[in-house]
Amino acid sequence: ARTVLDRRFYERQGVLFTKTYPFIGSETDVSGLIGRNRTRDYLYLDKPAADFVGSIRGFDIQLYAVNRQTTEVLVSPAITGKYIDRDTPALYSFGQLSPSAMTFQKITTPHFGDRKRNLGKGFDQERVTDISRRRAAEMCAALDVDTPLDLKRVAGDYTREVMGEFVWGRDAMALEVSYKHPDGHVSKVPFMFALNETFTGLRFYSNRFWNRVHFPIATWPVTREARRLQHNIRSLQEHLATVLKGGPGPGTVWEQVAAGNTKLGIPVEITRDDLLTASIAGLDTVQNTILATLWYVLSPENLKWREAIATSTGEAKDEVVEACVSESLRLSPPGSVINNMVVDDLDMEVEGRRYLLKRGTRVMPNIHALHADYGAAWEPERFLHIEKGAEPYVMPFGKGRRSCPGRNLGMVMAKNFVSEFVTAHPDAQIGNAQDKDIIFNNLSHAQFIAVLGPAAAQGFAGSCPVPH
Ligand code: HEM
Repeated sequence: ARTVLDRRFYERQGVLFTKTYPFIGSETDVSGLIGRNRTRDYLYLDKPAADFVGSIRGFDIQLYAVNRQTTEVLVSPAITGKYIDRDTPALYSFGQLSPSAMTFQKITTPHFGDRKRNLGKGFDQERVTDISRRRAAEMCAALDVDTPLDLKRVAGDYTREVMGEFVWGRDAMALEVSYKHPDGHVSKVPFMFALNETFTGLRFYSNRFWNRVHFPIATWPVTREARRLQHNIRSLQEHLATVLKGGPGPGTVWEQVAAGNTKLGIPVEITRDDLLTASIAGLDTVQNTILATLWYVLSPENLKWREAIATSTGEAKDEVVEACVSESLRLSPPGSVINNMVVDDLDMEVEGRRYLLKRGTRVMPNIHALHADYGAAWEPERFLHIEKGAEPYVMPFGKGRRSCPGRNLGMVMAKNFVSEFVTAHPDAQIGNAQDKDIIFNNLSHAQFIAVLGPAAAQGFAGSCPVPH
């Protein structure tokens, strides 16, 4: 009843709602999108001009800001952290791994700013550049040119190894933990592998229909998969409790964050959770950024961009690759739903139009809607040689006080892999171009088969070897 009344309350203020059903809200339509590798925020797309589009998520009203003016109000420092703050269903998903990590906490949580700063201090740009450049070069040189390549797996291995070494150091990332595999058997596997698999597993599990209708169901041990995930969460947390008693590797994010947090008397569980978040936040996001960019760059119609990357050097190369990655982040932002909630009744104004947002309403900028203003064509030139102030209005990393502290790291990692791959394999072809719904984001099942070497030069006529 509250949901229905709230919906009427917002409709009277001019908010347009997507189709919703009693009890299950908009989830039927969301399922249709997910089947086509799109995320829930595509729901707004056919709506006429508006400041907000509404939908029902769980038992809450969720309002999407779908234009720049409304977004600017929501992310302004006067509002973020005071009237609107983090309250995310992700807490029932991968948040089970690190519930006290900053990404699930409100800005008003004690030491929030200190923790974000300490993490920022650990994010040494030069170090991540060295690690990612070395690993990208090694991996791209070792790729098998005789058989079609599962690029999703390669990009996943790359991001996991780079993030593992960067956050924990080589020794700690290679330590083994007990891990329950999908077939139920338990064995010892490297820590970063168990972490990556559990993180991705939790995200996909929480995205099942009923877990989207009532988020806490995702944490109930009612299915074999839920029990397996819980087992692995416990195992990872116990492992880290022991690891954190030891000494951090020199130069690691672990060293910086532990030193800064300890000085402020921040409990070790919080340090553990912030480090866990730092280890996983750049896995699927960077993997999908790489896949989206390479898909566009290797598409035959974008040959000039592939040639520009392969033949340029130094700063010019960096600029071209950066433009290609930025444009791919515009069209395929990996995580496009920022989950915030109104924490105190908010009376706001967008160009003279007044809205009263009630406490408990979910509200967020719709990254896709903002990015879609620039059209559906992949055109990296829009990010090349732009004058200050004329940049496209994009926000794949969020905006304002809650925005992504790993933005530069993510860009460096993605750019180094794309650059290395295209330079080492300028003739690479896409092997599964005939597949439907190829869109890469954190919840996509799309595959990417690449063909290198002589088979690529002859044109690839085989079918996709990876089961869909
Ligand atoms: C291409 C890669 C990445 C993308 C697209 C991305 C995107 C995002 C987005 C959209 C948010 C939410 C921002 C908001 O609420 O306004 C976020 C938050 C966050 N990201 Fe990233 N991210 C990426 C890489 C990384 C990396 C590499 C790290 C760390 C190593 C990282 C750490 C975080 C953290 C800790 C937060 C939470 C910040 C807060 O709650 O205040 N991200 N990211």
